[in-house]
Amino acid sequence: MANLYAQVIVDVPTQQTDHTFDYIVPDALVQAVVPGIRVAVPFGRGQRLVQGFVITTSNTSSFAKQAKAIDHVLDFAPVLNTELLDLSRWLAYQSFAFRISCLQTMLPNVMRAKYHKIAVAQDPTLQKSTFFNGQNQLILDDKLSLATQRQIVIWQKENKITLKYQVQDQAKHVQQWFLMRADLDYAELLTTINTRAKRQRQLIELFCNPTLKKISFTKLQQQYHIDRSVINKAVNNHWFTKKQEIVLRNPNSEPISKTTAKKLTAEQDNALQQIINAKKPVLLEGVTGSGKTEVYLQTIEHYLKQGKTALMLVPEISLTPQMVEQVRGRFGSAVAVLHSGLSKGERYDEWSKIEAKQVQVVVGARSAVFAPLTNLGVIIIDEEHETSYKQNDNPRYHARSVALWRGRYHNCTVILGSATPSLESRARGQKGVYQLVQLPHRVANQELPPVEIVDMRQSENLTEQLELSKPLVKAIALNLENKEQTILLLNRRGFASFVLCRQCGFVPQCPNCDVSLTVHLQQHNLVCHYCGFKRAIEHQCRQCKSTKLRYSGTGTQKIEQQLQQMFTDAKIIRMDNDTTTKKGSHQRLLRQFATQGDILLGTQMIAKGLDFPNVTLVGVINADTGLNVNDFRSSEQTFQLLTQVSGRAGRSQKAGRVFIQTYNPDNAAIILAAQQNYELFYQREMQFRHQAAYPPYFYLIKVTVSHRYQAQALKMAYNIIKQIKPVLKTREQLLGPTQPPIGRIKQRYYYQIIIKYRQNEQLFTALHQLLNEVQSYQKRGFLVAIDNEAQQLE
Ligand SMILES: Nc1ncnc2c1ncn2[C@@H]1O[C@H](COP(=O)(O)OP(=O)(O)OP(=O)(O)O)[C@@H](O)[C@H]1O
Ligand SMILES: [Zn+2]
Ligand SMILES: [Zn+2]
Repeated sequence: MANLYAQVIVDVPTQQTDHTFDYIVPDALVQAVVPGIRVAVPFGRGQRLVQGFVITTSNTSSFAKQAKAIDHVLDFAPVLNTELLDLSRWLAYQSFAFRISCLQTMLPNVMRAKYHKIAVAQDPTLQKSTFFNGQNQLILDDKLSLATQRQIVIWQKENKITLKYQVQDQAKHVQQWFLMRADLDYAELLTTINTRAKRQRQLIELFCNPTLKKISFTKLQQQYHIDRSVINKAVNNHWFTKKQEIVLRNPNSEPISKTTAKKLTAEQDNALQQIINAKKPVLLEGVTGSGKTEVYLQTIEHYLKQGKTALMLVPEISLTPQMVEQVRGRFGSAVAVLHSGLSKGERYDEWSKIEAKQVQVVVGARSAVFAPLTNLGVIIIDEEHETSYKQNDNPRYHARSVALWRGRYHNCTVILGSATPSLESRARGQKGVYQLVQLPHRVANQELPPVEIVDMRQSENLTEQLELSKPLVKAIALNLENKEQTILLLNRRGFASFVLCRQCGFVPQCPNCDVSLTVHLQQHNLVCHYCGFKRAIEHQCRQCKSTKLRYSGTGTQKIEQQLQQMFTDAKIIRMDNDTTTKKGSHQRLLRQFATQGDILLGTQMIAKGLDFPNVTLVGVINADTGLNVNDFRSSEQTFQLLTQVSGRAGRSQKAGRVFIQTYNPDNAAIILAAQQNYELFYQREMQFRHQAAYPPYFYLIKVTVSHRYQAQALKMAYNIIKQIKPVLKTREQLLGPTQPPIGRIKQRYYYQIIIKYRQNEQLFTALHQLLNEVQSYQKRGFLVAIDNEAQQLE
């Protein structure tokens, strides 16, 4: 038999990013070793076993003499297809990451963590084999002989077995207590129970229905308000037995009402036609409430009819349950949903459905861009301007760029959609790199809501509660009277509540980082959001011992209380990080608001995508906080936020209106957002970006260096500059080293260098060289990060 070699990327991120190592494939594994599987191979001086991905195989090797043999295979079928293997190379190059971390990122978490590989016998005769020994499934460990590994691959190719991965995932299997029916005549029992023991009678009455075999404690408590003491007593009386059982959790278990395609408006139809005929990526710029979602859905439908698949990205999905419901409502079980709210096991289940081609539509947040869909017809990125599409940790990829790469690979339609496109995308639309498709009107031609700017510097506008102005309070009152709903936004970007001593001005600081500690009133402590440092709230100043402390800043809780005092009968729903930690809480709160709420008060998470027909008033409590952030995108982000949230008002029959409270009523981003004039904002902001040489005129790379000693960090930063500067072309710039606004985090000092470039291969080569040296720097206590397409410079 001819020799077979495998080219393997090993899990040792010290080597050159694109460097594969050749390994000999043992004869027994010739069928098993194919591109896209993981293998265990000996590596380095100690020849310890490390994990690797097989990228290619070949019959010859220029390293034949040194090559070691693959020890065993970790997968019996590819976990990454050829497209994703290809993508990993581009991704490593583009985002200055090691190839291995790109490959790992594409796999669901389960496959990076501890899991069992399980073989399930599909063929009854196989069950009787010595291997399965009468069982129908078997856990495969890593110590299988080569012959066994070979046998498994053959069985799999013959469809005699299927393989699955399983985590010990507590979130997936929940243990629940059940009350079990006993061998009793419950009707008779009921006659013996005192009529005053209401709950006990209720419990027994339930079991008078002979079909009820068991019922969970949770259900008894939540649905029937029968508590533990009643249950325990019943068990002690031997009326029932109790038993613990494992319940499988299904993330999509909630019933979804089926929807059908709406008749498109002329504008929507025109957009749809342009999209499916487009020869390049489409930027769908549609004002808030213009019905972009319906256009997405019908585009998806169009491609499904051709037997193709669709991928739709939305910003962190738990924030837009409405969107998920719409997609599932339209395409039902053809949809897989991937988001961070799922447990590892649930995520793997969704991923397997995609892999097995059981679903044709995937909806998900950022990392869903790697979903292993084949035969893609369309990729959609909703709210394409969202900075959360950029991953800030290794590999620092931008999902939009990855989507565009996949679009080219599949030669499929890509839609970037937004009411407020990023300047980058809009500029490309202008230049014809993307096809610009616009929806300038709302669906039923409703007006965009008029926006009033409330100047908070004018005392006549203020109420006793300093946060809420008279015009806004009046409008809320009127809305309550009319039984219409209100959304209030508390902008928390760049905003923290801290303790201030009114005597000496002292503000408690984190001992490890250069930041003030944030007040968490509910937990009674001060917290550092950068390193997690915590201590109890003090009631005396550390510096001057004064007790005159002010807890500055405005929290959602405080405003909720103020509102409740003013409007005692109003049903207020608060949505912020505190009220949405539990799984499914977003959905629950939004549903509550939809059915019975008067006021939805929340942070950024309520600004986008919500579509409630009865919302006629939107109030922005503090428009300014984001403006104080020292970043070239701060205007853009303020404009986007205000436009998006204003767009929640008056989306249906009733007209809407908006109040924006601000201390900067002359700020252009605020004024133009109030006019909902994207076009003018775009032009002005482009001028600024041009003058200051920012994106989209230049690309940005941010290099960050840190060390425990400030002087060391600074010295390294200068070193890097010395390496990079010579490769820059005219007009390209290098800024720094500067200390970021928070110069010290977790006892490490940070410096950053900003590189503004246009098109420069040499720069990429130089930075990849730097990346390869990073490992040796790390040994000396340095951390170096290279961030391409950095979204924030702070
Ligand atoms: N063709 C149509 N006929 C009737 N109603 C429609 C049609 N298209 C969309 N709608 C309705 O119009 C409303 C607004 O649509 P949608 O939420 O998709 O807007 P959008 O463009 O995504 O806005 P935003 O950017 O503000 O999220 C929704 O309630 C939707 O059901
Ligand atoms: Zn800290
Ligand atoms: Zn003091």
